Amino acid sequence: ANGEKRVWSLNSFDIGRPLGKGKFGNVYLAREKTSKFVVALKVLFKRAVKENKIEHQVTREIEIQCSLKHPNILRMFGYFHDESRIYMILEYAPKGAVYAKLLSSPNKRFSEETAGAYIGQVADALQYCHSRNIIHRDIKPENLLLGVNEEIKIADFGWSVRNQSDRRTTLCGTLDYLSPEMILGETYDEKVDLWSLGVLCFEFLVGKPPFETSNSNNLCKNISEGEFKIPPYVSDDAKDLIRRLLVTESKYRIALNSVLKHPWILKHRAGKV
Ligand SMILES: CS(=O)(=O)NCc1cccc(-c2cn3c(Cl)cnc3c(Nc3ccc(N4CCOCC4)cc3)n2)c1
Repeated sequence: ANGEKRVWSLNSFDIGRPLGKGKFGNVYLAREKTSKFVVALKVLFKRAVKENKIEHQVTREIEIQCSLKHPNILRMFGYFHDESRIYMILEYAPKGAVYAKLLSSPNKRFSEETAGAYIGQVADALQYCHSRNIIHRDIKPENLLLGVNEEIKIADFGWSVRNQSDRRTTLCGTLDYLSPEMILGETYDEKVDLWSLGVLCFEFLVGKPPFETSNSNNLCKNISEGEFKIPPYVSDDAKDLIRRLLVTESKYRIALNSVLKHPWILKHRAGKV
């Protein structure tokens, strides 16, 4: 009512099926009892948060995601906690996780049309974040969901930060998406998201990330040297954009507003104006 912050609790919701399992807790379908509004409820166990020393990450994820309002960023409507768990009230993404769709696609890769539309939407959302001095830092298929019209919803701002900062917490999960400057532990800025956008574009079109190798120390070497090969079936326009994003020297990476005007993106933008 009249905009003051509502105080939520678990009995405000009917809890539905689990949507997916996360590292620190699960995500459930839920419906707010009075409005019948369907949401996703992300539940984190306080013990797991403490044990992994990610309290600051969780508070930052909540603070940042509650403040962002963009069609390609998953909304967070609020949060609450009880003695053992933290609950995040999130927008429900009815078409599931992008990585699941990627795995179930023919040859485990997207068409140029699908990939182009998705990359354009991620670039739009990143431009919005960067204009608010927010770096996502963890753009990868696992953190992308799909809305009712198959539009991209960037989720999981657990790794996002406000403007420049050095990374304190050890990274978990895949290193495939890490930029050279992050791998080398140097200071970095929002251009790390441009590198990840390049890795994402490659993985959407090829079905695997560009620097993937069998053993991991080669992975870091390949990333810092920026050595990758793009298969011949990828269009010249897409190759051009990938090459302008996967530039090891961050200051030479193509800027987001140029990405949004790139021929390959313009060709596949839904509802070209
Ligand atoms: C392989 S998978 O896609 O089934 N599950 C992977 C997975 C892991 C962690 C979190 C989620 C997740 C989080 N969500 C948030 Cl946060 C909001 N909406 C969703 C959200 N929505 C969602 C919507 C539909 C489906 N279906 C669609 C029909 O086919 C089966 C999956 C799954 C998740 N999912 C999904």
